[in-house]
Formats: sequence, structure tokens, C-alpha cells
Amino acid sequence: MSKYVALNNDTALSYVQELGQFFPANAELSCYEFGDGNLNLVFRIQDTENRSVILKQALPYARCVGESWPLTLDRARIEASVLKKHGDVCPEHTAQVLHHNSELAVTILEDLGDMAILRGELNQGNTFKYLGTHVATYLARTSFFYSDFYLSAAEKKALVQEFTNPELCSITEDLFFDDPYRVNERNNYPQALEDQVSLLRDNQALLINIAQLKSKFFSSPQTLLHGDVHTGSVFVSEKDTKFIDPEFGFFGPIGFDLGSFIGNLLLNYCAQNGRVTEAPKRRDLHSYLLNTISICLQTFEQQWLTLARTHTNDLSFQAPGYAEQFLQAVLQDTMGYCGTELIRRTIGLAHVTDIDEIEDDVKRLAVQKQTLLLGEQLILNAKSCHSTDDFYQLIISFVH
Ligand SMILES: Nc1ncnc2c1ncn2[C@@H]1O[C@H](COP(=O)(O)OP(=O)(O)O)[C@@H](O)[C@H]1O
Ligand SMILES: CSC[C@H]1O[C@H](OP(=O)(O)O)[C@H](O)[C@@H]1O
Repeated sequence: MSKYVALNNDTALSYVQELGQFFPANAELSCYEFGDGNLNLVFRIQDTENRSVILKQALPYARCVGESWPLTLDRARIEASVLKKHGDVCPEHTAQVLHHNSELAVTILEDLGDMAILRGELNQGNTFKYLGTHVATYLARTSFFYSDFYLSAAEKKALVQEFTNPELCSITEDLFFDDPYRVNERNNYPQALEDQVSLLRDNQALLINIAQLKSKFFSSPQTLLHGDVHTGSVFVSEKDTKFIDPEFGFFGPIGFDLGSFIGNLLLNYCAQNGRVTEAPKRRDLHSYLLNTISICLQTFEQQWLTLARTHTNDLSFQAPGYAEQFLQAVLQDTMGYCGTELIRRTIGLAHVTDIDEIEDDVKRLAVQKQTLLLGEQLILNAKSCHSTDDFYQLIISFVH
């Protein structure tokens, strides 16, 4: 099978069987589709001995909208290639690619089904001790080893070309930086939020900051980003953390991935106000989330600076103090992008279940007001943040 055709349970099973790589020849296989993301098909193929693989296939359109939103199949190549590149420098936190077919837009991945998607776990009030350290390790290693600090100029330029991802970047550009700040039919928020949304649209200082963040997203190819680091892209268990789904990957500003992740922890923090009624349980979850953010920021900074001190190949970039200065700017970007994630997930097209599952309208609205305010303040105050502690203190001052 080589020309593109969308697979179903039967053809996905045959495809894996014909590869003959993952199961014994006489294995009795079954297959079902269970994707719950916005864009793609995800099948599990398993035998009777508990062996299994995941087959992910891109459709020529966005699954959540349908054929009226055509979308490049090339995103499957990008996703598999980012996973391989990130796996080369951080195998412990990257889902393993077992096979890829660009024509069919099919990728076969290790089955992480014995772990769980982080968003659902946080929504249920479950916590993971190593989450902050693991995410920081993944983001520090992947962002450092694909940056100009480490790669030669020629290697970097070739990779920037290989990972040019205009259609998926355009979705992010629209959803993060345009839609929430103007009237657009894709936006999705309750009428009761209209006054606060109008104030955002009229806030000139905010709009300038959004323009600067968008400009950096367009033209700051600092590293090979994952491009969609939300809590639905992270598998967790008590001991392990693994990233999936980097189809939005491209060379962009380092702060985008870290900011998106922290934004998702803050969305969950605010959502817990509407989800958990017992105050002590809510307090524990809040302090876990804040502690995880603090660990993540500090570990990212420590690991990045250690890598810069020990592995910087570029001669100019070895200048004493340059890595620290570079990282301070990354931190300010992180805070800005974190704010844009909070805002776009509250009033834009793609929401989060953390908030949408809150049944009580009054409680949900209070959470939405908090995420909008927090997002706005993070963006407005990003440039006055000079250290990870400044960033952390600012978060505390708006969530307490
Ligand atoms: N490697 C994997 N192992 C187990 N389940 C997976 C794996 N990859 C994806 N899934 C499941 O499929 C769902 C959708 O996958 P995702 O990559 O997020 O799709 P999309 O690109 O459509 O957002 C995930 O939430 C998860 O439940
Ligand atoms: C129509 S794409 C909207 C949204 O969905 C993506 O997330 P995922 O595919 O992981 O569910 C990404 O965050 C996009 O912004």
C-alpha cells in the first residue's frame, strides 16, 4: 500500500500485519480506532499476548472540523521526524517511532497505554512527583541541542528547511495571536465574558505585546520546537514522562514550548477552583501545581546553563555571560507565550477539558475570568521579569 488512502480498523490491521515486524507470524491481531485529538486517526493494534503498537494516521483535513478544513498530510512526516530528532537527544522522555510512511501519512509508535495522558490525570486530582523535572529535562535538552549554541550554521539551516511547517504554524498564528483579539466566528466563549473580552481587544499595550510575540514566532528560529506542548501531549506514570504529538514542530522561539506547558498547568490551577469543592484537597493540588512550575523553571534554567557551559560549539556564544543573557530573554518569551495559551484556551476555538467539564455555569465563568486576567497580566509584565523567581512570584501574586 503506498498511495494515500484513509485507513479503517481492518486496513490498519492489515498494514501492520504486512510489515511483519512487530508481532510473531501466527499472532491473532485485533485493531480499534480511539483517537480523541483534534486532528488525526489513532489505532491500537494488539495481539492476545498483550503486545501492541499504535498506528497514527493524518487525514487530509482537521478531524475535529471535517473536510471543510483541509490540512496538509506533510504534518505526519514532521511529527515522526521531530519525534526522531527529539528522541536522539532525550530518548527517556520522547515516544519512540517504530515505522513511518510519508505517502500514507502513517506513523507506528510504541504503545504508551500503560501510562496516562496528563490532562485527564490532573483533572482527576492525581499528581506526579517527577513531572516538573522531566518536562524541564525534555525541553532543556531538545531546545539546546537544536540551537545555534550546539549546531553548526550549515546543519542548523538545513534543519530549518527540513522542518518548515507553514500550514500548521499558520493554525497556531491564527489561534494564539489573532482570533482572541478580534471578532472571529471561530472564537467560543459565553456572552457573560463579552465585557472582559472587549477590554482585551481594546488594550493597546497588550496588543503591542501580542504583536511582538507573534513576530518572534514568525522569525526567531531558535530551536526545533515540539510546537504543541499542552497537557494532552504528555503521557505520565509514577516514574516516567513521555511526549507525543509534535506535528506543529518547527524552528521557533524556545520560550514557546515552555510557556505553553506552564500555561496548561495554570489553566488546571484555575480550573481546580471550579472542580474541587473540599478546600484542603484544592489547597494540596494548588501547591503541587505551583511547586511543579517552580521546579520546571529552575531545572530548565540549570540544565540549559550547564549544557551551554559544557557543550557550546559556537565561539562567539562562549562569551562569558552570553548564555545567561540569552536565557533571560527566553524566560520573558516564556511568560508571554504562557499568557497567550491561557487566553486562547479560554476564548478561542480550542478549549481545555479542565475548564469545559465544570458543569456549574457560575463556577466555570469565574474560572474563565481568572484565566483571562492571569493571561493578560503575564503578557503585560513579561518584560519586567529578570529571573525564574520573578516569573514565579508574579504567578503567585495573581493566583493567590
Ligand atoms: N503512543 C501512544 N500510545 C498510546 N496512546 C496514544 C499514543 N499516541 C496517541 N495516543 C492516544 O491517542 C490520543 C490522540 O493522540 P494525539 O497524538 O494527541 O492525536 P492528535 O494529533 O489528533 O491530537 C491520545 O490522547 C492518546 O490517548
Ligand atoms: C484545529 S487545531 C486546534 C488545536 O488542536 C491542537 O491540539 P491537539 O491536536 O493536540 O488536540 C493544537 O493545540 C491546536 O491549536
